[in-house]
Amino acid sequence: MMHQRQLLLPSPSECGELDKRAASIVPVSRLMENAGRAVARAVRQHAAPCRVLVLCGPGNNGGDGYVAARHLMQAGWSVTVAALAPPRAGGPAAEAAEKWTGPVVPFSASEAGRADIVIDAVFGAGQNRPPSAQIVTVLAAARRIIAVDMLTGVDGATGALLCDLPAAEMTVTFVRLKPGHLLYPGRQYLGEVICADIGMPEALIAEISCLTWRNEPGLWRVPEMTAESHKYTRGVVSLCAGASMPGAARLSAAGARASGAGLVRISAGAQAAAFRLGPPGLIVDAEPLSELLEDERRKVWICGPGLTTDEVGEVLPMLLDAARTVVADAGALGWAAGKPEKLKGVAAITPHLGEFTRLFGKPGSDRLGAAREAAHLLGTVVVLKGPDTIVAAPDGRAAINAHASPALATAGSGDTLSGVIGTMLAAGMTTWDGCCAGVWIHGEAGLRSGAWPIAENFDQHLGAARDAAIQLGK
Ligand SMILES: NC(=O)C1=CN([C@@H]2O[C@H](COP(=O)(O)OP(=O)(O)OC[C@H]3O[C@@H](n4cnc5c(N)ncnc54)[C@H](OP(=O)(O)O)[C@@H]3O)[C@@H](O)[C@H]2O)[C@@H](O)CC1
Ligand SMILES: Nc1ncnc2c1ncn2[C@@H]1O[C@H](COP(=O)(O)OP(=O)(O)O)[C@@H](O)[C@H]1O
Ligand SMILES: [K+]
Repeated sequence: MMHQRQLLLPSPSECGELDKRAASIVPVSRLMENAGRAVARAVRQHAAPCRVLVLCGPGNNGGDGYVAARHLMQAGWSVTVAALAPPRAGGPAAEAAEKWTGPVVPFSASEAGRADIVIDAVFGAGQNRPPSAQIVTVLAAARRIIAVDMLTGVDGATGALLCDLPAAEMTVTFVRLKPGHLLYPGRQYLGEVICADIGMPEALIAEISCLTWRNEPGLWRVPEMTAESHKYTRGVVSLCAGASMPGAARLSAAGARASGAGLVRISAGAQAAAFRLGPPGLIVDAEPLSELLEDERRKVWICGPGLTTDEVGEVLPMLLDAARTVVADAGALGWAAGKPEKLKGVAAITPHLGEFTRLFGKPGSDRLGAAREAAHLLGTVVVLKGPDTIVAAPDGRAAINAHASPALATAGSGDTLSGVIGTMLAAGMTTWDGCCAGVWIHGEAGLRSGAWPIAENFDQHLGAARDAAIQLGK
């Protein structure tokens, strides 16, 4: 099992905090030596010997570059170094630069174009503004790029692009991945991302004030089936269905059932006869919602898939008055467009980027920060869906999910997810844990679904996906 601490995603500034604390225990020069050696090792494993140019910036990222250059040269590679600016005098990077005895060439596009591989050690965690046009031109001339820690021009905190960029084919980072390694658009410019151990004491990592994690089993635990399980301990999930879009509610109900709910009931009102033609294991209620809410065992409700905004207006306030645990999606998010405070009291909202924008305005280049702010504003868990789904809690915690497949990008997939999350909450997980687990299990089902699945295909993989989450979380 991955320990929560192994899943931490410190931001560049949190890494700075870590470096400062570490300095009194392990000299930065030793960490830098380990980092540069790890880069050289990764490059040697990745490519056959060739002409390498190392682009070194003035900070410690550049320092890692000088060390990597030395180790590659010692391994017999043809290496040159180009310095953007001299390293800060007296620092560990200056020490590393002094140990470089090989050729130094101008920091130019023609030198970059001559090399078979360019190692980008211009800026890493200290990157605080867009790179100059000169840097962009030099990087653009490279045929193949391997980035040290982070590709110059990608914001390590947000994954935002700070300039036009060529893509790297590999990025070697240290200690832990950073949010920018998982968040788009930056992620698609980083190639394969490798995280090297450089001897940073684990006890120090536990002390940093980081509230961002990679979403993997170990961050949460999914309840198992036991010999004494019965349908109510596995959990009851209820949904509200509407008149015009029955498919969405059915997909959500199917997702809830397939991911292990003990009982799934759909409140269909006047549409009950039509829903009764559906799968026999789905219980369809025709009674008024007020009557259904008298059953206290029906705690968890999914509201929104398949509902118009008018229909949401009829049912969501009743669910909240009855203090139910509500997962609000689709129509419920449209109902609150521009007035997100209408959703106060729901447990979780699951917007895609368009729905998020209609609720809170454009998130800008920092979606992680925007999701956190929205969660804080509403006091609900926000699941901002996409290829890098972000789960943010009102207390500042956030998880980034990289465990997914573009196969999930098919209509109705989000409805399935709302059902899976409903099941996790009905099984007794906290809202944050249940949303994170639901997103991972949905991602795992997508990964297992083969080529070009449709939303209905995910259901047959959700049970195995939940089992995988249980086993990997042990
Ligand atoms: N985490 C770890 O455990 C370890 C980390 N290590 C390595 O250290 C790296 C972080 O090093 P770092 O703090 O010196 O920052 P780095 O990225 O080299 O930037 C240097 C300076 O450049 C400047 N600057 C920034 N952007 C600019 C721009 N666009 N255009 C022009 N200038 C710009 C800015 O200075 P300013 O000009 O603002 O004063 C900034 O301070 C990290 O990525 C990893 O590789 C390992 O060595 C050891 C263990
Ligand atoms: N490129 C992608 N890679 C991984 N997951 C994706 C990708 N695109 C979409 N998804 C996932 O697919 C689901 C789509 O949900 P949503 O946008 O609500 O679609 P719908 O409303 O059609 O059901 C979300 O869980 C999202 O995270
Ligand atoms: K870099």
